[in-house]
Amino acid sequence: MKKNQFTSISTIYKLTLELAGDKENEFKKSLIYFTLAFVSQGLAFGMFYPMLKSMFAETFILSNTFLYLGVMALFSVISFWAKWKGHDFDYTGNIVEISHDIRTKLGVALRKMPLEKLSRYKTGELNSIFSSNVDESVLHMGMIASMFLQIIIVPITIVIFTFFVDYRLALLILLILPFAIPLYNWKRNDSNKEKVEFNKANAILEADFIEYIQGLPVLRAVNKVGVNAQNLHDSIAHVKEVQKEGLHKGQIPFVLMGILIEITLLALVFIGSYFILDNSLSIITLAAAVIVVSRLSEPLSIFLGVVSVFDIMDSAFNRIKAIFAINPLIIEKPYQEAETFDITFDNVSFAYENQKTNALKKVSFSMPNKTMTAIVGHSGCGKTTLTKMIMRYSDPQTGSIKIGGINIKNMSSIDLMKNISVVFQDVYLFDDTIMNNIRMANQNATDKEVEIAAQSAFCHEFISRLPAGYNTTIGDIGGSLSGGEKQRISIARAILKNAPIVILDEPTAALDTQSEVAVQKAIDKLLEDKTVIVIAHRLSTISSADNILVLDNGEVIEMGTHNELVNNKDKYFDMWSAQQRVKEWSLDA
Ligand SMILES: Nc1ncnc2c1ncn2[C@@H]1O[C@H](COP(=O)(O)OP(=O)(O)OP(=O)(O)O)[C@@H](O)[C@H]1O
Repeated sequence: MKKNQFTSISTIYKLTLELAGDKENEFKKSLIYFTLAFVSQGLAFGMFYPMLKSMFAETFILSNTFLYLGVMALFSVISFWAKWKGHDFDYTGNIVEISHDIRTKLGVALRKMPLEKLSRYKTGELNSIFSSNVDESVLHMGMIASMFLQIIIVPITIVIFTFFVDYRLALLILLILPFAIPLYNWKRNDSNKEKVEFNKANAILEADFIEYIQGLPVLRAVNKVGVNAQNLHDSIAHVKEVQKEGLHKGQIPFVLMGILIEITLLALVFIGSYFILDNSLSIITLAAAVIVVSRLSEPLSIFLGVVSVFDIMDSAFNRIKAIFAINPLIIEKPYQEAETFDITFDNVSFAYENQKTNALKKVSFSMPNKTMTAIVGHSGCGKTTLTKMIMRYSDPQTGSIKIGGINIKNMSSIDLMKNISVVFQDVYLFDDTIMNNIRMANQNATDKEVEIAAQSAFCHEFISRLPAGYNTTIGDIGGSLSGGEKQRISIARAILKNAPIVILDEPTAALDTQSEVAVQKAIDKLLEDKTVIVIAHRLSTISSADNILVLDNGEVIEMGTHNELVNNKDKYFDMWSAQQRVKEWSLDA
């Protein structure tokens, strides 16, 4: 939508219909009721002219006055009834269902969103879209429709009525009312910017808050609680500034709109008096016109209020639509499933979005079924990126990745991921029982099968010592599990999943020697008969790998077995020698 322009009824109509989705027909019905309500309201105001005229006629006829009063009352009753029916849309649960539908669709969109795109959103940002932005988009949709119809229909009906009574007064109103439009545009310009700014500021605040809470233990440990809270302080202060500025700027058009209504009335009285002196207008008609025009103050003040509501909805819905607009990765035809589990990278180049340099450059290699390939290289050379590509984190810009001879683009995400187990350095355990945390790898597994997997991962013993054994919840004891224990639970998951391909992101790197031995035993069990790809920092852990890839700035610069690479006396040999020297120094010390 273009900024700085009058938000037309069609813009608001389109936005609300888009939001209504399946409830479009119910929503249109409520609009018809509102139209009827405001036409009736305008007609009821218009009845002031004949009613006052009959009251002050030379020959006063009570029945005539009552007739006009009765018609006025009838229009008012119709207006109240139609408004009531119009608001049915809000009160019969439609709004709740629309919010629910949007949240469900957001859930589906997130599930299908390429992980690369997902990783661009901060948790707090997504949280604010799921909760507040959905409410802000939907909760006011009934109200905005009725407000907008009111500000359009009531003044139009009043002007038409006034034309029949005295066209000069109607022209006068018509001359002054359009001044409301620049005020509206002014308010809209500021309001739109403010709402977009506010939503952004709010999302940053939520993200910073979540990050601060998550990082609090680390910050406390390094005694930097106050220093690192600076981001949070800044985002809280920014929200305050945006709100303050919005309130300040928003006030001026409101004050001017009040002045405009006063000017209309004064002009009416001034010019009307001139017509009375001229004998071309009766005092009664002018009095009726003043009463009727003073009734315009309500729709005119709503006129500006509607801007803020519309901008809240518009800005919130745009943030939701941005998520809907992200295309899921396409599964290309023919859909296929892998039957063997060798992996081939053929000339794969990949750059992260908005990055100038490629994280992977023309990477080609093959991993035969049930072999182990290790990836080594300095920090940032592309090791994690390479493993993420096997899970179709994103599609490479060039080249292809195949499992069992089938391009992973031809596999559904479920078919692809059922073949892959991943063990990361950072283990995420859900706030559920240990039993369920392991079982999530295979929902059909029995308790016994979970236990067997836990035994194979060498974690049965410590789980049995917990207060409720396998039924202990992570929330209760999460903090008391050691890194090695958490790691073994994640390996038990992988063992239970029993996928033919295993990706390991050096899970023992952060562990002490005792935990490392236990985790290594668990890993050996997990890797039996699997195609394994392992990221390794300590070369001693992968010297038995069938193939070792040495990456440098996204390129494979060496490839071979440990012995071959050592004999090559190149980059791998340098890394190996450096690590050997460090080992010797530590033994000497
Ligand atoms: N989500 C991302 N967006 C943009 N660039 C990224 C993203 N993730 C990684 N990179 C960049 O891609 C390059 C390769 O990163 P990658 O994480 O694959 O390296 P790595 O070898 O696994 O590093 P480490 O050993 O430190 O984990 C780096 O330059 C990194 O900054």
